[in-house]
Amino acid sequence: MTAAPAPVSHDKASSAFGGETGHRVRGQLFVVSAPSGAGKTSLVTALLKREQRLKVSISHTTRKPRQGEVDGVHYHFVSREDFIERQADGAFLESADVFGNLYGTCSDWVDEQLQAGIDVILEIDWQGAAQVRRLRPETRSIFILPPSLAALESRLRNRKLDADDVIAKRLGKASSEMAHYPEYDYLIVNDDFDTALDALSAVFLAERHSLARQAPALADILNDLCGADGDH
Ligand SMILES: Nc1ncnc2c1ncn2[C@@H]1O[C@H](COP(=O)(O)OP(=O)(O)OP(=O)(O)O)[C@@H](O)[C@H]1O
Ligand SMILES: Nc1nc2c(ncn2[C@@H]2O[C@H](COP(=O)(O)O)[C@@H](O)[C@H]2O)c(=O)[nH]1
Repeated sequence: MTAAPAPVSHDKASSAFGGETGHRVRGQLFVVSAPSGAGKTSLVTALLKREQRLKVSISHTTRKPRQGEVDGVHYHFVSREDFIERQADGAFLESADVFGNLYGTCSDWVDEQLQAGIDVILEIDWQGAAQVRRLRPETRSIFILPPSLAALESRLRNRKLDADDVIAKRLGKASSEMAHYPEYDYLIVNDDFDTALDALSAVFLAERHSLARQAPALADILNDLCGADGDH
């Protein structure tokens, strides 16, 4: 994988990392996609519990809330008119029609977090991922696969949150969605949950600490430690 250097900030007044140098590295943007029911929300939620300075974006959607879903927590639930107005105003970094509902990521919120040095995960489908990759080539993307179609179906059914026709529609689209896996940087099979979580965590930490991302912001320190030309 070729790692494009991400934009960095040298704002010493409000360091994202604290410490004595006060150097701030801009947050890293991640995209996580998977067919419905593969377990991406479960994995991302578990990762958020492990890691500091990491947030997941709360999307806007025209989908009706499921039982237990809270406006502003799981999604910003909006009408189709409201969504289309926001879209026309350029509020979304990406948006897509998924299973007949509209979903979109709020651009300003994402940029505020990244600017503050917070890493951000977008849990979005492959159409949105393609848009984000085009606009933000420094994004790192991860595709989560279920171990089999049978496992995917049983997870959707056992979740008991969607009606049979909704489950059928989602399963019907799963194979064509999964065919987009080659567009992603990383592939994780969510068979055993803890193993998949460790893999997701490893990807996240490796990207957070990558040299390409950190070196420009740490140039002063690196020069001090290693010499200006870095030649030994
Ligand atoms: N490794 C796993 N083994 C067994 N069950 C799992 C595993 N991972 C997640 N699940 C379960 O599968 C169901 C679907 O998971 P989840 O809701 O996280 O999927 P999702 O990919 O976010 O789906 P959607 O896109 O529809 O929101 C949940 O009931 C979850 O507890
Ligand atoms: N392109 C986008 N896709 C999104 C966004 N938020 C969620 N999604 C994807 O929609 C499906 C269905 O989600 P569900 O909550 O209704 O089960 C799933 O693949 C999500 O990843 C978004 O903002 N943009």
